[in-house]
Amino acid sequence: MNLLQEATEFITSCYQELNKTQSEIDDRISEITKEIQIDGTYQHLPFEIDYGAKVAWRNSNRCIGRLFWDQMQTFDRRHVETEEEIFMAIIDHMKYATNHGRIRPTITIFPPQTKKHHVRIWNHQLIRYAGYQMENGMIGDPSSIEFTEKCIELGWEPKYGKFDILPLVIQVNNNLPKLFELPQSSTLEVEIRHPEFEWFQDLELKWYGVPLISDMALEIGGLRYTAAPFNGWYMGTEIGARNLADEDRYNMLPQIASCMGIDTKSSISLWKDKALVELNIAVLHSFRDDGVTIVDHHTAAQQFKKFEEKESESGRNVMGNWAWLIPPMSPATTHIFHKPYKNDTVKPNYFYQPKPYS
Ligand code: HEM
Ligand SMILES: N/C(=N/c1cccc(CO[C@@H]2CCNC2)c1)c1cccs1
Repeated sequence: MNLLQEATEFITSCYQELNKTQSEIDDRISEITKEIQIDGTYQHLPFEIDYGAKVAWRNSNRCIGRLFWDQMQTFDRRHVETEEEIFMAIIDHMKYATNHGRIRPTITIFPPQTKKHHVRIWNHQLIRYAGYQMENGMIGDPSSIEFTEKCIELGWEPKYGKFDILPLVIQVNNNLPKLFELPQSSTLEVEIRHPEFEWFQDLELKWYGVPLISDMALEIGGLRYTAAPFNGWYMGTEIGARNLADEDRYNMLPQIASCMGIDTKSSISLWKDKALVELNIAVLHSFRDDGVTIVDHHTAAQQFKKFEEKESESGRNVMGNWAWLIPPMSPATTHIFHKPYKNDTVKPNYFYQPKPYS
């Protein structure tokens, strides 16, 4: 579909859902038609872009957190052009979203891609730990090794620590990207301890409180917002069952199992499962104890159930990606595991985009 067709489809569904009249739809579409004829593109009105960002979340088939799709704060930063202004807007977003631990789902929207404009944030997430490939092994987060090497190439000073927060890398048009260090005040972290095992804190594990995705493109009515960082809060398993558990991430299960005194030589002791449960208990306990919003995978699944019920009451089909929606821990203890989901792609939505660096 071309730009005008995408715009027409979006305005029609958006205005109908917002109970606007047919003449309002017709007037808006003829306005947009003129704009596209003159400029080759068009501009969303503030309420259109806010609605579009929320519905894009509602249409995210891989997301278990969609119950709250209509409760997100949208910061319209389409007037922001320079790397420095983008950096400042990102800091504002992080402070507002973090809110001392009472996390608020938030999105900041920078200018869309046009013939003249193209903004990219090179980071996968605004806060993430560096990874270093050394002669005798790896330090930090292995999934960050490639991006960390890019940052060093661009002049970043490596610290070779286990939890070094990476710089922001912001690119406007096809200029050289600019690097910015995040101030401590904008990067809340949680030290991981266990409610019963005193030794757990000696592992010196921590994680950042707010997940802020910065490499996906928000597509609304044919326009692509290639820099539109968004955050929610974490589901505990993301940290406890993947980031700190995967062998090609922080790979903590063997150490935790041996500290628990479990035989790790044979699988039949289910040592991995026992270590996994205690690591996830520790993550949930530490976030809650520090007053940082987090959801366990059982509560998240119940909330998703409520989302399904609300959507069918609104006459909409719920689309989902089953393999992503089931949690990586005890999946069959959730209703999601026991039912199929259609996985059609509906727009507006959030999409992967090509890596801005090679
Ligand atoms: C409010 C709390 C939220 C929770 C607990 C939550 C939870 C999750 C989880 C667990 C995943 C799977 C991630 C993975 O397996 O790596 C996910 C995916 C996703 N979420 Fe949510 N989410 C939340 C809010 C949001 C918001 C505010 C947006 C956007 C406005 C969003 C958009 C997405 C998208 C686009 C994906 C798929 C990412 C991909 O394909 O790589 N979510 N969510
Ligand atoms: N809890 C979250 N989890 C994620 C949501 C989207 C993407 C990701 C990270 O996805 C990576 C790519 C595939 N797994 C890791 C994590 C949120 C991040 C931003 C808003 S909610």
